Amino acid sequence: MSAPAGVIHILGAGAFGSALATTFREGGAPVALHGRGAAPERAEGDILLAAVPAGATAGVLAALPPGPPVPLVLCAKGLTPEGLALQSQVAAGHAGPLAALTGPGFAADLARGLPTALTLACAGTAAAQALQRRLSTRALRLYLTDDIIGAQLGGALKNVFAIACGAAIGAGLGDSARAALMTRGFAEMTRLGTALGGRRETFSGLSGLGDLSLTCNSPLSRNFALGHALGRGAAPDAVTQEGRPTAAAALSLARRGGVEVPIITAVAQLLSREITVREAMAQLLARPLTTESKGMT
Ligand SMILES: NC(=O)C1=CN([C@@H]2O[C@H](COP(=O)(O)OP(=O)(O)OC[C@H]3O[C@@H](n4cnc5c(N)ncnc54)[C@H](O)[C@@H]3O)[C@@H](O)[C@H]2O)C=CC1
Ligand SMILES: O=C(CO)COP(=O)(O)O
Repeated sequence: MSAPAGVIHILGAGAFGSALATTFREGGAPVALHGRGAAPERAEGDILLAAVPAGATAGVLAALPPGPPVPLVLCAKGLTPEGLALQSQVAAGHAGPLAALTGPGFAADLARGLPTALTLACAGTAAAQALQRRLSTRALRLYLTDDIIGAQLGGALKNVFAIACGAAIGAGLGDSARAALMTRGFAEMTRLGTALGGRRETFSGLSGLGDLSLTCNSPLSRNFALGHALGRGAAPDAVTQEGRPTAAAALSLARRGGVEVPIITAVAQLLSREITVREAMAQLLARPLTTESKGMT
């Protein structure tokens, strides 16, 4: 007789944590969903998922009682500004295998059992394959990569470009402007992401281009919706999303590495009220003329 599968503990009972809980339960797995302040005991064979906003992950992990070194799957898509930019850096002290779950998937779609494909980024092959089997369901198909840095960067940086696209649409600048921002945003994501250690091909996958396409094109994206509200004249501090701290953190990482990131710069300036949406677009259009391929490197 095979040993019973352990419990999937989900830290964070918000939209994404709750949707994942529904998905895994429908797949037949034992799931425990933990709201704010909970500190679950773990047993051998369990899996931990962190599904709180990126800025809350460190505190949630620090509050865990000691336990066996079970795998930890990081689900937040964002960079934190304290120098520990990536979630895997925030969780570096975790004793068990570390993975990131990222890619195009709205909580609302998952919760309805709609077909979704995501990236599971994890370093060790055996641990990665075991997690892939445990967390895949009939509706949720997980693809593996060992590029944990690139996968996390794609998921975080797309938030910034979703804000840019939302702002362009909200301000009535048109679908052509959105396509330009998406494509040049993809170039920027690849340029900064590879400079920070991600692999180029990762950014063409679900965690990069896939999530960029989803969130830049859908009002269901909260980052797109934030941008849209800005484009229609709302104050930038009216709403906070993962994209706001991520834009600031990405800009400082890019400056440190000497990487050109004009769209991230414009979004950071927009969020800190230095420029308006129309000024941001004028600034981007006024950049020195160049070749398309140069921007991809
Ligand atoms: N909503 C979506 O469609 C998706 C969200 N994500 C990512 O999942 C993460 C969580 O997003 P959502 O669930 O949508 O957000 P949410 O706002 O719906 O839920 C966040 C949860 O974290 C808890 N929380 C917040 N601060 C906390 C703290 N300091 N300590 C303990 N708990 C805290 C809240 O009480 C809430 O239950 C984000 O990084 C987001 O980018 C990823 C994929 C899809
Ligand atoms: O990451 C998401 C879907 O893949 C959700 O995007 P938002 O955080 O912008 O809502």
